[in-house]
Amino acid sequence: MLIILKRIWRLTLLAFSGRAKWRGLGLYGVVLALQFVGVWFGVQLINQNRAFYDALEQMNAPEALKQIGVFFFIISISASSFLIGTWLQENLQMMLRTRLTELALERWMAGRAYWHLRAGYSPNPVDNPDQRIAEDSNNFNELLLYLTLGFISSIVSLFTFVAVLWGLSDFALSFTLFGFDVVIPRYMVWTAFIYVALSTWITHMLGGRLKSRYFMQERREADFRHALMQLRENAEIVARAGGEEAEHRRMADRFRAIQKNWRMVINQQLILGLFTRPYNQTVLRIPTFLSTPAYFAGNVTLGGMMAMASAFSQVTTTLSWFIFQYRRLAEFAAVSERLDGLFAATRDLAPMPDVPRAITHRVEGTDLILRGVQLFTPKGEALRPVPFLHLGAGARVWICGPSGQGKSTLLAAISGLWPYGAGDITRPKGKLCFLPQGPFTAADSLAGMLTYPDDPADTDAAALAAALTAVGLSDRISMLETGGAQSIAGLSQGEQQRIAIARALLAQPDVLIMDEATSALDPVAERQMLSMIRQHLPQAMVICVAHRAPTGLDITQTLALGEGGRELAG
Ligand SMILES: Nc1ncnc2c1ncn2[C@@H]1O[C@H](COP(=O)(O)OP(=O)(O)OP(=O)(O)O)[C@@H](O)[C@H]1O
Repeated sequence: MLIILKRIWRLTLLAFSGRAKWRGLGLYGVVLALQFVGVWFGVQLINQNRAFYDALEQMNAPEALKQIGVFFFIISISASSFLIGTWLQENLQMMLRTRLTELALERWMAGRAYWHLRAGYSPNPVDNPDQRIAEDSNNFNELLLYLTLGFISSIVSLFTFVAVLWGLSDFALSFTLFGFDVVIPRYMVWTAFIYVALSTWITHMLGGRLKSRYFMQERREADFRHALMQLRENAEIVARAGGEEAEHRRMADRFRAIQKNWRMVINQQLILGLFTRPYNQTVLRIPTFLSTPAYFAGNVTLGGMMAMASAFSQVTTTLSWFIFQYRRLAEFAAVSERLDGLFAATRDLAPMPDVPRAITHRVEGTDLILRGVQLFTPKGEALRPVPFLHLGAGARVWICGPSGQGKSTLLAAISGLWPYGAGDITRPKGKLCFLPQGPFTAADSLAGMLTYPDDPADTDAAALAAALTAVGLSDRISMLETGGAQSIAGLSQGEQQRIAIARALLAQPDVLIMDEATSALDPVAERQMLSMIRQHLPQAMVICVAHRAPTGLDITQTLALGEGGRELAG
């Protein structure tokens, strides 16, 4: 329980941090004050209720009519204050969500947490970060406001309505038990407390395990969504492999996991509902039934009885806040756990334990120097030692070697991304451009893909068109502003690689790193593209990983990784 509260507290401090902190706290105060106004109107309604029924009992028509007017007056003002409060609360919710989302995104990008915290790369991988950032930071704020405001105003209501009930129920319950005369003064007040304490305990017993079930449900929903997303991203591969059945099976498995957990959730909800549903329905009637002995004994008027019934139900309603909010409280705990988990993981990007992390990485001068480099996989397996390499400005190296020897890992180490290994890496200063096998398709437009990660607005359309023409894709010039996926729809793998090459031409980097970036092109086109790179970027150092010799690039050096790895003269 303490752990849950600490998590909530940490997240609350984050949500109420930054520039809008005081505005946020101020708004919270106003919303809370409006809730207190609502409690005050509740008391006025009890008084009105009493006066109205007393007027009925006394057959006082003008007074009853007056009380009807009072009723509508109170309702219209309290409704307005309620609506204004809700509107302000929703504004505050967006404000807090904005802050928390900003922070979550900041942390997710800082230190490349999104890269480190993947399964297989980190001892504490973060599952479904998209759900945590997009949904949980919204749900957290909604529940935070709803539950804390509800809780505080319930406490205030409780004291207020207990005082009202205390004042109204100044009569005792007398009966004989085992020959003893028992007198319970103000029994309506005590009954309310005992009634709710008992109910709360039963609710907790019946619904205790729901929290972990809700948590699991969210996770399974996210896994299912993720599988569907993967199908969308790999539509081409699945369709060509005729993988519909396998995909269907995978989706069905994930959906079955949802169903299984859902069944447990609803069974537990049913058990909880067996108690809470009748409880909800009886809570408004019980006080009337309980006060009938006092009414028949002449201790209380009809108006007094009705007012007492209202006060009693207000007391029990506020006391039973915990029962009514049980599901939300469980959800709140689950959401906080996920969101706090994300922040905790990003605070400390813990590396894999017991794997060496002794690479000295420098960015200086104009040369690339690899000295005594030995890389490891995140599991701690040593890759082939990397031979000594010294590349001067404008040099072009081909890194080759059998699959799985660590070529891509070496590129990641040169970029400063790969933490596992030992040795010295000195990389030249200046702009670095990395070309993977495919283009970056998540950009919002083709122009965005061509200039990634720079802002497309900073490059003029003529330059973009020239780059597309240079790589033989002039027919896509008209689609520069079209959405990412749509603008490359129908392009072959080789054509997609041409887009990535156009990006390198536009970037004019000092160091160009290519990882199988021309693997899908035919040898003639590959030679053409590579010689164009050489001509357009004559000063750039090019580091090229490829299985076949990058003819056209006019390589100056070759680095062979793997059995008998050695640096060869170009
Ligand atoms: N996160 C990881 N967890 C476990 N092993 C990993 C991880 N990342 C890389 N490896 C392993 O490190 C080795 C080198 O991988 P890398 O991708 O660098 O090879 P490569 O030489 O580029 O292969 P290819 O030519 O097939 O692209 C492989 O055996 C790979 O399985």
